[in-house]
Amino acid sequence: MTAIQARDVSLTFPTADGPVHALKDVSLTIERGDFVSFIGPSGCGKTTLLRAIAALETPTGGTLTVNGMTPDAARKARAYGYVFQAPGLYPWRTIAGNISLPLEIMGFSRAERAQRITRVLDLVDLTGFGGKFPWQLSGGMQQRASIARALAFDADILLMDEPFGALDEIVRDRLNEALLDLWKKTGKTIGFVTHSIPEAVYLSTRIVVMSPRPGRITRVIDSPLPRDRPLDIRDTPEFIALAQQVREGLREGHSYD
Ligand SMILES: Nc1ncnc2c1ncn2[C@@H]1O[C@H](COP(=O)(O)OP(=O)(O)OP(=O)(O)O)[C@@H](O)[C@H]1O
Repeated sequence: MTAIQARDVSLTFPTADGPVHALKDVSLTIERGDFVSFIGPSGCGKTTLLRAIAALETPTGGTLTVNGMTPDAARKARAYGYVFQAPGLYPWRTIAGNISLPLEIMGFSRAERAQRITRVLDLVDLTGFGGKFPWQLSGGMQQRASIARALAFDADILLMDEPFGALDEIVRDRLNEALLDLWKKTGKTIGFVTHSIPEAVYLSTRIVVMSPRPGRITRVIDSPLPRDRPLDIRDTPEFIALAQQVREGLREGHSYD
């Protein structure tokens, strides 16, 4: 069962300095329930690919389907939730109010909204914080609230653009564990952009290594790690070997001149 399929997807931005080939001939299949990380140096097109899947950019070549539909149809069918790098919560709304906003726009009843808010706050371990304002929460809690907001649509795909990039390592470790837990509980398909090799290896069932100029996929690594992953799996030889493969993939695709 395929969640996302890209076939020879290219995306070129016209700029004043000439065309920028953000993506070139990207082909990839993401099955339902996969946790796929996109890793690569700055400018390799990770965000552009995620945005194209979310119909926020339009490819200039190739085909892209999400749940068998065009990205635009999938967006209208609310096939995915999207988590941005910054939490982007409205400071004048409570956490529950922030989660509620898109549901209000979508026309959910007050009772349905309340039920969804309770469920997603529980999923991200923020039960009891719905009445707080964003500025009363730590950065990690704010990012969990933004994940709750994306989960409230109850879409089976979650797209996450470097959601933990701005957080310190201890908070990030905890959120990585929480995200894996959430993924196992919900069975969602997750597309996750990161710069961190350990984060990609710890979280993913597949790791997509990308390289810039033009942005393309250089390696797709299927993880042999079990789905149950305590944090100390990072000290095992299997984990270290996988991290080494990712590092080699990054090195292959990168010229340092
Ligand atoms: N709207 C745009 N107009 C012109 N060029 C763009 C636009 N968006 C992205 N690009 C260019 O496309 C390339 C890919 O950008 P993208 O943001 O997808 O990379 P990335 O791998 O996510 O980088 P980072 O890790 O720094 O976020 C870059 O060269 C970038 O400058």
